[in-house]
Amino acid sequence: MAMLGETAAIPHAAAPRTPGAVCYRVAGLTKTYRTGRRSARTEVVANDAVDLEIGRGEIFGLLGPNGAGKSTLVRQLTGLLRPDAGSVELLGHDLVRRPEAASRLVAYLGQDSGALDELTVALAIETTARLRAVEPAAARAAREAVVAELGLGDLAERPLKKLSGGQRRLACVATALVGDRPVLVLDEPTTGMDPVARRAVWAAIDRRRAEYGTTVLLVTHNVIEAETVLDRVAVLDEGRVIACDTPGGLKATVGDEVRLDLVWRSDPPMTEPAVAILARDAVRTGRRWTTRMDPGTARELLAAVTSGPAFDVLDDFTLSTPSLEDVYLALGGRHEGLVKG
Ligand SMILES: Nc1ncnc2c1ncn2[C@@H]1O[C@H](COP(=O)(O)OP(=O)(O)OP(=O)(O)O)[C@@H](O)[C@H]1O
Repeated sequence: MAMLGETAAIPHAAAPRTPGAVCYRVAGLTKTYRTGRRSARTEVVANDAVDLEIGRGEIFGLLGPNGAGKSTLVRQLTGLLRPDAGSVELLGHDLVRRPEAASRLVAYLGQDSGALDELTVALAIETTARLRAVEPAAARAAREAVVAELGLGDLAERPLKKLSGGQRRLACVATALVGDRPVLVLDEPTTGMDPVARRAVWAAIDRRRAEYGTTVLLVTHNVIEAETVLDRVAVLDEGRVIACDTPGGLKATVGDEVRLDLVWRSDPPMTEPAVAILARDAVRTGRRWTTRMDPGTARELLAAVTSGPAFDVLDDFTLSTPSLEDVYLALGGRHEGLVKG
């Protein structure tokens, strides 16, 4: 039985943070999209008076369901989208008045890779380094280093457009990492990647913060993995920040309940008292039953279903402490979870 699925273990280095030094200061940030003509005009408030402060050298996560306003927020924090109201200060620069300041300070990885698709992986990385004013010899050295760090050696001479989705994403992460920008803004960096690639990305992010004090703003749906590298997390819902704290601080808000997941091979015996209790309380998704309860009860029920006749039809089980996904649901999120379906 696989207890942790394919989740990759992530090293976590100590942060050489500058206490009190601010990287981003965001206040009252508001953005409304207006589409359609006058008679059929629709408005979507994508960001609604967002306040945030991100410290230098912090790895800061933005979590929230699809459409919560995460990409809209990071595009304003990288000077690519102008807010309707509010302020964004990046390392002392006013990004609303001078958005171009971001282009010297931030390496931004958006959700698309379009512009680089014609280049080989090696050329895309080296060209990006040169565009960031790295000298030719240093750009080649940086290319070699990041190719080795992310395990891209076999793909280096292939054009991005001929790679798989996960391989292309990994190459794009490599382009974000060259040039030693003090701020990395990464919008779902590990989308489509296999566990080995994801692990390499989380390690590379953590290493930059540890060695260079890089500030990292991370949008991700991969909450279980991401929470091991994140210092603090803001949870966004319908354009608003509904919580902001350390992963531990957020998880403390859901108390000490644990989550018990059971996956049945076929119908479990309802005559078993433990199965009957679980059947009453569980949220069912196909053959999976999920329940939350105090640790003592969870241990008793798990012991019962893993020893009696229920065990014959039990395919898999997981007992876990609250995750950031549980925090989101406890905060009143309207959606099934943070993980993209
Ligand atoms: N260019 C646009 N024009 C109109 N509406 C938009 C535009 N871009 C985003 N939206 C809307 O704004 C809201 C926030 O979108 P945004 O892409 O910021 O969410 P997100 O949290 O990044 O979502 P996802 O997790 O799916 O990437 C959504 O309702 C979306 O439909």
